[in-house]
Amino acid sequence: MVDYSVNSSVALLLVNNPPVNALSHAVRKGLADGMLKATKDTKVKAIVIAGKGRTFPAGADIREFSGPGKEPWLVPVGNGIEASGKPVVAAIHGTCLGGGLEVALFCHYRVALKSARVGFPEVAIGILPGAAGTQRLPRVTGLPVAFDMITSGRHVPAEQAKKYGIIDEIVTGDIVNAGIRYAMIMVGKSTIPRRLRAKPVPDAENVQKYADAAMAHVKRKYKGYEAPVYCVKAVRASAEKPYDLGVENEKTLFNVVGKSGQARAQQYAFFAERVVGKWEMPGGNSQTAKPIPVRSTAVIGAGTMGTGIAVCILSAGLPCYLVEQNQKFLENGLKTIKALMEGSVKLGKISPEVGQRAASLLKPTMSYDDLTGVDLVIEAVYENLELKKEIFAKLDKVCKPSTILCSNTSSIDIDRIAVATKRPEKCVGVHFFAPAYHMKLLENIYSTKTSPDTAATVMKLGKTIGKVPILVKSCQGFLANRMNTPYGTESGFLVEEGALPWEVDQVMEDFGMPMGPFKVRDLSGLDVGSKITAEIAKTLGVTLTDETRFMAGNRYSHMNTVLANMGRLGRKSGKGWYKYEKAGGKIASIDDDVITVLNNHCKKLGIERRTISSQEIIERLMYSCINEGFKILEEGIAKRPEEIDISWLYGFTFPKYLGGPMYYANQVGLGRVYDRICYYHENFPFSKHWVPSQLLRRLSEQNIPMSQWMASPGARL
Ligand SMILES: CCCCCC/C=C/CC(=O)SCCNC(=O)CCNC(=O)[C@H](O)C(C)(C)COP(=O)(O)OP(=O)(O)OC[C@H]1O[C@@H](n2cnc3c(N)ncnc32)[C@H](O)[C@@H]1OP(=O)(O)O
Repeated sequence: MVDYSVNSSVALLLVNNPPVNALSHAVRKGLADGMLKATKDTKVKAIVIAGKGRTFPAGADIREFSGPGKEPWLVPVGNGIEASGKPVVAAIHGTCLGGGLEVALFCHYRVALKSARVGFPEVAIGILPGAAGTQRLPRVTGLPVAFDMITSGRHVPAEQAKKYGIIDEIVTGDIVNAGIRYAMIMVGKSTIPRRLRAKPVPDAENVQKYADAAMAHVKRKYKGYEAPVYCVKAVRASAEKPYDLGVENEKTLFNVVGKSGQARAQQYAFFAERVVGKWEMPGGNSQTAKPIPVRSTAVIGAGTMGTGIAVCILSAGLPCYLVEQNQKFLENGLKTIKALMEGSVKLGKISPEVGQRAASLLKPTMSYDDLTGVDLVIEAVYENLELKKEIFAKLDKVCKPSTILCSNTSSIDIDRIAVATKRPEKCVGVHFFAPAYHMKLLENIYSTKTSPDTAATVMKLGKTIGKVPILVKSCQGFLANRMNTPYGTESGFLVEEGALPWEVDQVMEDFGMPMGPFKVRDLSGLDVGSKITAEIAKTLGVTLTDETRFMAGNRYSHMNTVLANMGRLGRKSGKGWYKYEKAGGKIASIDDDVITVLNNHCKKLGIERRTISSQEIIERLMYSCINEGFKILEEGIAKRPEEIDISWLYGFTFPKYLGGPMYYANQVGLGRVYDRICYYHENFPFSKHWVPSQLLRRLSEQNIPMSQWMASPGARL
């Protein structure tokens, strides 16, 4: 796990634990043994620690967090490195993260390739740096940078890390040779002044000010998450306690937060994100399928979705045609893209160079004939089957035979679009979430005809443009919207039965959702929901009135439309489920008029309003969706619960500290969830989303926890 060699007078400890050289027990032992050997060998005058393959150690082995762990721990190993009288150089390439950065900070010197990145991403998996990182980083960078790096988990590019003082020199060429060259220069120099434990934390007297600011920031930005709070406490101690006590304090905090349910859930989410990259579909999988190279793209439609998708593509440095039917729409689209790209540069999401390059990569056109040579086209017009088919037929005629044709749709069966072409195997769904330039989920949908190579291409493209792609089978609503539908429906029923919209929102925000369902409705516009309902009613041949309570035998709530018909369209009109400070305002306040409308609505329908508990609100919103999630698994729409959880984490901003709805169901206990679903089914027989899933019934009756069923090692942590 750690290859030891001596090169003239320099000992090389080369960590060899692919793929990311995680600091497993064997690696820690290898480092300790290597240090001992190098210290004893009188021919050795300096030591280099580096990583074989793609990276310097990228952190502790997260899989080991589930077990009791085995000595040697990283702190004593690091102490051995620091105490060495022979200079020790960390030669960094790839990603030097977490425990890896801690090892580097125990070394006396750190050199790195320009392409390397360093960071403490522990906070993202619900923990804090546990091997003195919270005590050593502030001694190098000062408190403000340390608070920022450790609470955000961001990866810092080598050149920036040099400015912070983390890296001593940027080197070029082979990293091991560069490290050895640097070590030879340091031979004979005393290591004492380079030992971080003895350094004071700069500006320690202002710790109160920095720590208060950091705490206020994390409580606002990472509401509900425990780890950032623990990170602040640990870093703060670096300025308030002597080094050894600071390390002890860090260990105590690490042990508390590391054993929390949040940490386990976040580590599950980490692995789940990797699991969904290993997809499977009839006829192929991620190992066997071959993505076609995508060097040029086109987006059809310069509306909200089309422009958002174009921004993702351009930000990744790919050329993109933007197609619209007339000059005015095209110009509006270009203006939107320009503004979004400028915004991304301002927010530091992309570099100014990438922002500038985008202008030359973007090719506006009104002619499909320009698309003959593109590798992949994304149609992003509004949800209308006939229009989509018309566009696909045109594309099929003009594009080269290998071009992949994608539809950005949230619900239309891909088979029904692909019939318009002679290349159904190259047709695929790519469901972006609004705003497309921001939301990380990309739900890719295969039809009965889509080839595995086509699926592989859109899965790869998703990663290229910075999304978390999942692959699911086509069905009405696909995975994400189909599963999410009961969430909206049940929230509507709850207010009809007695809850107030702000009560439902508060319960769900306390649960962990960034915004309650009624604030979301106000944001998207009540007219949008109302139009969708009207469409469904039309298809079903139902005439909607204020008294309508059922559609095709299913319970239905008309309240949203009642408000929309009063001109209460949400934020844009200044009134919706809430009232706002002005049309287009963002500050929601309780509106007594809504209570009056609700009471009148219920009176008219003969509904007796009752008090509804927070528990019932959570159960009805979450369990109804979880039940649908099990049906989605049963039908093979998603292969594994991980696809479902990832879709909620990145499509609906479900809190990572709960892992996702399926992981959450497992934590609650499948038996309990099933029993409550049966209870609600009995009480609400006219909602088909309460018909219990057979898969859930089986798992619950046989007492099989879902963790046995999940592919992610994190599920068993
Ligand atoms: C009990 C010991 C006490 C120690 C006390 C010290 C405590 C230290 C705390 C830590 O160090 S926690 C870990 C901190 N590091 C991280 O969180 C980094 C996590 N990894 C990543 O962010 C990325 O993997 C990467 C390193 C940036 C590489 O990204 P890339 O996209 O290139 O590859 P991936 O597909 O993500 O990963 C490849 C492969 O490796 C597995 N993996 C990655 N990191 C770890 C890890 N830290 N532990 C275990 N496994 C890891 C990942 O799951 C993939 O596996 P697969 O089987 O191929 O899917």
